[in-house]
Amino acid sequence: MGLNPQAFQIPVIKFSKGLKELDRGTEGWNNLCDKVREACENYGCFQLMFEEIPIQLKAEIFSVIRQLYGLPSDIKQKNVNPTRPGRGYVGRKNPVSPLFESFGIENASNYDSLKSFMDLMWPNGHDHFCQTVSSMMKLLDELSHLIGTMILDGYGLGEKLESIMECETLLRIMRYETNSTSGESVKGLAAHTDKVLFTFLCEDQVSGLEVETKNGQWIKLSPSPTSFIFIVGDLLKAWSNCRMHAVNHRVMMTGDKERYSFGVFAVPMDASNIKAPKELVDEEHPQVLKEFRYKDYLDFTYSEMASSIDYHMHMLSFAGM
Ligand SMILES: O=C(O)CCC(=O)C(=O)O
Ligand SMILES: [Fe+2]
Repeated sequence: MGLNPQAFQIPVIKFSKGLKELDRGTEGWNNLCDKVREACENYGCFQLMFEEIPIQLKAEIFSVIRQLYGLPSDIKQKNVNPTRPGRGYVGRKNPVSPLFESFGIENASNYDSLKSFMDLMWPNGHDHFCQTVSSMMKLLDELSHLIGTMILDGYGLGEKLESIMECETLLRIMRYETNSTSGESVKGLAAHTDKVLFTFLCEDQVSGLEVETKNGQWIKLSPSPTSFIFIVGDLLKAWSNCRMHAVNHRVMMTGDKERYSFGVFAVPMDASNIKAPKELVDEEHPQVLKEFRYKDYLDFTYSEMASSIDYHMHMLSFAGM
């Protein structure tokens, strides 16, 4: 039986320091760890509310994002990433996603990276840009650490492992033009899974993000203004011995308003080896993937060989037992 898209929603998880649920080892904490693990296994995503992130900060970040998109095209194009072009400025040139435009800032938790980006975009300076983005990155770093710990505790591994894997933060700032007429839906960003550990997504008022359920139904998300969407990426799926679900997602545009969003991606270090901890392999869950290096996987996904394989099968083709 199909799901009723109106009735179906992804889990909503609230992180509230005031409720002591964030005190590790308490009953509240353990319940929250279970909720996070189950959401990642069953849906590959959840809507999260983190009260520490003020709504004004969100408004400010989208205000500087609008200023960024207001810059002339020749300035925008200075945001180049020679090794990974998709992590620099992407103009609306891609025939697959002609409405999509994005900037990328690697290692965005580091103030100097933000400053280098700012120097390119605003040669006369724009400290407010750096300060605003940096404040958001600090809070999301805290949240990443918290959720990483919850996933470890959710599998009873918290005593054994310090973290899932070492990551850097990639910030991607996105804008979607719209050419939707009379309420029809047009593609903003093609369906994909994220080739990272996990992602936080945040949008500004205009919705459009959709996720695919395990039984193939596309669900339109309407996150509340204070929430973020947490997305399980390919590498968290691999680390968890495929117990977690790397959710397929896309952006569909309706209406006449452009959409702004940003994504904060936990990107493993190029040399990281991805391997499920032995505790996650047992009779019921035989080992699915061989150990592999993150950079080799990423290179594979860009290779000619991969272009002939459905992207859902990339991980299995590359590292399947
Ligand atoms: O704009 C969004 O909400 C989604 C962006 C996304 O999925 C991505 O950049 O990987
Ligand atoms: Fe994505």
